Amino acid sequence: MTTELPPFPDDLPTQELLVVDYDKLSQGDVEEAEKLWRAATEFGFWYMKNLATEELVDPMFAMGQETLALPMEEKMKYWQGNRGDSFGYKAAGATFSDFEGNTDIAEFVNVSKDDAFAFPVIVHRTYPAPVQKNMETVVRPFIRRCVDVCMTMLRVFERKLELPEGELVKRHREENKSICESRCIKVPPSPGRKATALGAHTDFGSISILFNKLGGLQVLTPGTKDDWKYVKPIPGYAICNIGDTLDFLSGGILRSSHHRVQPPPGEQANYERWSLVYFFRPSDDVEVVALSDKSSLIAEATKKPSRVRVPLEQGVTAAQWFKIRQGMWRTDSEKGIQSYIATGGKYDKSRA
Ligand SMILES: O=C(O)CCC(=O)C(=O)O
Ligand SMILES: [Fe+2]
Repeated sequence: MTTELPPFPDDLPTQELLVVDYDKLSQGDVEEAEKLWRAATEFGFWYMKNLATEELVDPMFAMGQETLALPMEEKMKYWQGNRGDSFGYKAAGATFSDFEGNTDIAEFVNVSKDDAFAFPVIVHRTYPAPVQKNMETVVRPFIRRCVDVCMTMLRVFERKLELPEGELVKRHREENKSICESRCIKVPPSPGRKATALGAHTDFGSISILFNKLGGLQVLTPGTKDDWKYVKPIPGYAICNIGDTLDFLSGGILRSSHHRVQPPPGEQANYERWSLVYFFRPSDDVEVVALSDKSSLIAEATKKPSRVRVPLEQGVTAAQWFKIRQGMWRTDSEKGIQSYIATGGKYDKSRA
């Protein structure tokens, strides 16, 4: 990743986001925790600095590049399948990217936290050779760091939501099976392309941590239908956001915001776009409901009409929720484009 990349154009409107300093947050700094809370409840997106060093991130990109450069036939041996599973390889075109039926142009390789931590023991599956080879030296340390960072944030949310100590933590224990995973994403150079690279969606899990170098990520201004703004990548900063399951558990106090990936802007469109995400999700068997009986703050929040969630069936678990969400935008899902149109790539149509 040493190629000199053109800068993000300076004449494009971008979304300002708060910057949380992880060094301060992890030392218990009260002001930093307040900033995180504000960011997570008002917008659901924020920058985080001092989160991970280049030594942790760059080898993940190198591993992703080596993996996605393999012949298609080899990559397809690790296909994530069409039954709502995520780990393994996702080819471009598996999801809808707009309501006209265009499809995404993003390839991924997803590696399970459970597999990375247990390696060489297989918990879920095996991966292409470049992943296996780097599992202990590259993937595991990256995921280790991301899990620790997410746990620190989760404890802040738990306290601010006035939940009894451990209520969120016990739903995200690393030793329990989950769909937590790292994802390395490649979008090919797309000069002149207007169509979306990865369609509008909310993230399915609790917290996502994103590293990217080129622009293209856009967030929807809350309360609007189509005010999409770029989030400018800042060297050394990660971009974090809240996903659906934390939104549900918190009764909508924490915001899972709608985002998408457009081709990189300006000169940047001539380059491959690489991004890396860690998805922090609840353990598979956690019930995804507002924790109203554990916090009066959450109970109150669920009464506000503007915060009403699409009612989940009682007893829907995090693993089931993931499959439901996958089905909402996969081209091979039973309902096809109808489900993407009906949901707009998010779980709650009533909330922009
Ligand atoms: O590549 C990006 O900037 C964002 C990717 C993303 O939103 C996702 O994989 O859920
Ligand atoms: Fe996302």
